[in-house]
Amino acid sequence: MTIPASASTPPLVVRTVPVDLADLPLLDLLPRHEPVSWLRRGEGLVGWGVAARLETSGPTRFSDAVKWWSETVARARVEDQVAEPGTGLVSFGAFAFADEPGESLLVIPQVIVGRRGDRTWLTTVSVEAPTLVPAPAPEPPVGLAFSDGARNGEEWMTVVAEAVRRISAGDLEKVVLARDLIATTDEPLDVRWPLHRLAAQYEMCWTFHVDGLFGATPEMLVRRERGLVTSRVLAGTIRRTGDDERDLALAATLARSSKDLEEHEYAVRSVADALEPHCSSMNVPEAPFVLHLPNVMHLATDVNGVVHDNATSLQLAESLHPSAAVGGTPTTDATRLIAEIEGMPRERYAGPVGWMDASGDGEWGIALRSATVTESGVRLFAGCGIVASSDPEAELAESQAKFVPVRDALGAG
Ligand SMILES: C=C(O[C@H]1C=CC=C(C(=O)O)[C@@H]1O)C(=O)O
Repeated sequence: MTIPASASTPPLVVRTVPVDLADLPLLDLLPRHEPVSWLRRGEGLVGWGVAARLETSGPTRFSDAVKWWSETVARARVEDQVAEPGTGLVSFGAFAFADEPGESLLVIPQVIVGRRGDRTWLTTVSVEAPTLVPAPAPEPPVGLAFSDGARNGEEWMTVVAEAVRRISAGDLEKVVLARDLIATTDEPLDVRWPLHRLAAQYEMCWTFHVDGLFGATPEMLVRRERGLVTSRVLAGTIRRTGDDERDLALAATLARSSKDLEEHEYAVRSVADALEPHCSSMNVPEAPFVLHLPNVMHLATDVNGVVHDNATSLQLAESLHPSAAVGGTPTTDATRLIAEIEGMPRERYAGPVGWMDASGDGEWGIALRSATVTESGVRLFAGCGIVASSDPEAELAESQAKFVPVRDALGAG
């Protein structure tokens, strides 16, 4: 359903008020029907219901969304008693990785509850304020079973080997190749089940759900807040063993690994180059730090800048997408190679997912450690950056480790 912001549709009536929910986790409020979420360490936004929605696709998907949003914002009647980033009119979005295939969307929920520090607020969009009480808890998936996606492990390794061959031949420098894994369930999945588990397990990540796309991403493509812009760039990975001492030694190995540092440098460069035209000053650290997650460790760099133009967070996300953390270097050669050899439609995997408010402030993560809800279950995704020195077997193991967050979150144990 697309509700255009035309003169004939009534303007949205938006009201944000402070609420006192004590320590009630925002996820506990989510009903089963039409939930959206963007949460990290208990803070962020949850919402439900649909006040308005735009669906779009193709090369103009970002500009279509930017236009629809500015028209919708211009016509809305807003009373905002909180005035923080994420209050007033807010939309959630998920964008396809490539021009095709895949639908992209912005959705404005009817009810949004947000939390930032010790402030909690309720936003209603053209509906009466609901009573905020915990929803019935979700049930685990029934009859969960996993099977290969478009390619099995062996086949995917041959694709990685082909990419290494092309890189060694000088066709390009880096490409990120992904694979999928299919989970089937006997009954439709209640997406709140994995969301609760991801939020509890992956506190460092942003736990999201928009229109059937869910996950816990460690990678912030762009956050814009009151003129400041931040991007958390990740590339370069090592699996954790579960033994703290060994993991510390592995973290040191990762920080010195020339293969991973090379892979990381491409990603940081692509982000810094894309942000530069929008920023009057920028800070790009010279060396990455190691981000520890429960399943893997990543080389990470936080790039910061001061925005000097009026680019909204979504326009910045468009400029940054696809970074070399999910595409490659040079971008056009890498995306062409992905389309040629990956053998799998990414749809919204590795695309921007997040939210934006009426001022254009917002947060857009990269939809990684993610999955999409299908009619019969779930499709999970994982990708790995390939450079000349990549080893297909090691990349396959890395992709398995990247499936772990969603795979485990689906389980009942
Ligand atoms: C493409 C993914 O991860 C990216 C982000 C961090 C580390 C990556 C890597 O080391 O290959 C990838 O660039 C994924 O999780 O599907």
